[in-house]
Amino acid sequence: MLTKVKVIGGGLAGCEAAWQIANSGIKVQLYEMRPKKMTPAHHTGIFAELVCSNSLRSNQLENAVGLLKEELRMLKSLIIESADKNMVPAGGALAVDRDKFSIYISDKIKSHPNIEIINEEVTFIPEDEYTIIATGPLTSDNLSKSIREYLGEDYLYFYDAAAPIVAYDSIDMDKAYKASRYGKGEDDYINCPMDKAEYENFYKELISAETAELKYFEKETVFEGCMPVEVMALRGPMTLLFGPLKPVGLLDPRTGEQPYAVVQLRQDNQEGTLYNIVGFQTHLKWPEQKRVFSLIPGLENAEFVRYGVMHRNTFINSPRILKNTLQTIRNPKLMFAGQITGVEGYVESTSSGMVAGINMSRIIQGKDAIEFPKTTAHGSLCSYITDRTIKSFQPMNVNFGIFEPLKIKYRNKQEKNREYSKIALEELDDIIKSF
Ligand SMILES: Cc1cc2nc3c(=O)[nH]c(=O)nc-3n(C[C@H](O)[C@H](O)[C@H](O)COP(=O)(O)OP(=O)(O)OC[C@H]3O[C@@H](n4cnc5c(N)ncnc54)[C@H](O)[C@@H]3O)c2cc1C
Repeated sequence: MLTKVKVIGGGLAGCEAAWQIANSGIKVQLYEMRPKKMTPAHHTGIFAELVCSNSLRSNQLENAVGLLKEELRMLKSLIIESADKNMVPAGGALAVDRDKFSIYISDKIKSHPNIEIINEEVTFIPEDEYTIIATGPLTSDNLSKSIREYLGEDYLYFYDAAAPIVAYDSIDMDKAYKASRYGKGEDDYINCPMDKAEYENFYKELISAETAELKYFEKETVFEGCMPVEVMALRGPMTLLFGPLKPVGLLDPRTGEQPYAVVQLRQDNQEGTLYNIVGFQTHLKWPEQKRVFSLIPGLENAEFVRYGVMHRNTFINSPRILKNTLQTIRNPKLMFAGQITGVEGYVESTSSGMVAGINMSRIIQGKDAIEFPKTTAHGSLCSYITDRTIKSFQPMNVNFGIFEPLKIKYRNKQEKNREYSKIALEELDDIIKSF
């Protein structure tokens, strides 16, 4: 009988995986539950819907996420092909017309002769079949339960949060100053100093501000590392001064003194036009975020490019469950890909779909699955995570340790980064030639 692969989830990872497998001549059944059953974040029944921003972030080789895109292009990614065809102007970033982007992918998937689309929710793991689970951070409850039972205690879930992002040129740099704590490294952070009265006023407004109504999927315990700033504040007036507003080691160059409290902002894009407010993941209503965070000296007229959000993030304990081929240790026919493995981001999810798709095709053709050790998707992906996110986002830890990071730096090391990128792309070229 002809071997078929089941790919569960028609998001970025699932579509990429299905495309790779189908192009190698193998039949794929792609299961997608939308629009019959929606997730709390998706709005359409279209494949590869972008649930939030329309930016796939930097398109430049000087940083890991740009390198990752180039790697995906070399591997003929459907997702990146669509992004390239449907791009909108966004400086050095690859931003897309979100509808055209998803429709292009849907059309390609639907018209592929080797892909059969099955529009239903999968509620259990098909153990004896070649299967890729790519159901994302909002995997349906039924399937989550089945995965948890299959994997036992290794399967976890928690809640994730994102801090607001403001435009750099809207920050009042007459009040804010650049510095790193204790002068370590370069002056990477923008610091907004507060005196005691300013802090007390901010604190009072923060703890009494209106929060957004919790959706049903957000009502359970908040993961400690992603605690909303307003929840942390409720622990007591001093708590923030030992947390996100800690002033130690951040002398104000204008006074030579340590402020009473300091809010830090970290560069959020390579161009340096966006900064996120460090540790300010929040569940406040958006107008309240603008009102309360504009009390921070230097942010009085800040333009909020993105407000803080909180959403569920379902993931598996990848280092204990997966090999770096993305096969499960327990069952080599079963793979996971996408954000459910603990990676986060459109491009990162796509890249793991790519790895899973290539490896699934190889296994079925009787070849060895490829360990993508240093280069390609997970090499640069992992370094990207390590450099930028691992410190602030605990979820990223789950993948750290599986894949050897390429030593690429996210910021301010452009020359060195170009060298690493060159090496990575050459190594990938060798891998592709050996396919
Ligand atoms: C609210 C929110 C906002 C985000 N914002 C951004 C952002 O701005 N930028 C960014 O880079 N990343 C963002 N992310 C992360 C981004 O969603 C992921 O990185 C990426 O979409 C994950 O791709 P994926 O293929 O793993 O999952 P998804 O794209 O979520 O795809 C999973 C698919 O599986 C389907 N599915 C789920 N369960 C089942 C089932 N049992 N049976 C059949 N189908 C099922 C879902 O309907 C969905 O279509 C955000 C995530 C969330 C939740």
